[in-house]
Amino acid sequence: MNIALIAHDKKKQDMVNFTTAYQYILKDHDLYATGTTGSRIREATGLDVHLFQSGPLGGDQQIGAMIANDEMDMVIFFRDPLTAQPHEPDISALMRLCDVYHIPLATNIAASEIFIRGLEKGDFQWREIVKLKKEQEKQA
Ligand SMILES: O=C(CO)COP(=O)(O)O
Repeated sequence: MNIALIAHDKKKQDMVNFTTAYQYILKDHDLYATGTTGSRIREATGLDVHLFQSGPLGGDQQIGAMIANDEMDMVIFFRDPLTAQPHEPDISALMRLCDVYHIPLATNIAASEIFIRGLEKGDFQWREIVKLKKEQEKQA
């Protein structure tokens, strides 16, 4: 599964703690992150994370592009609801695309805990079926 990991500045330590705690699950997946979040995760856990641009420089949009291509299976986004972000439109666009493409999106640590446990149990296998079906449709 392709998983996006994103955290606003005040939530980055939470993301480091989260990915450290669950690296035994995350290591079996392909991880993508906005620049600064991804660097922090790499540094703390040694996980292999593909880094996009930093969020304010287009990272949210790059993840959005993967969603639009149906290449992202889950988005874990620790948002900071108490701080204004200069790239708020990009953040809204990313969340909107998750809704357009029915991509599981967790926007806080409490929901993310449930996602990650579901991931461990195979609750998101349906994404593989969706992708396989799309692939078959393309070839037909
Ligand atoms: O701003 C972000 C998401 O909207 C996160 O970007 P960084 O991981 O580069 O800080």
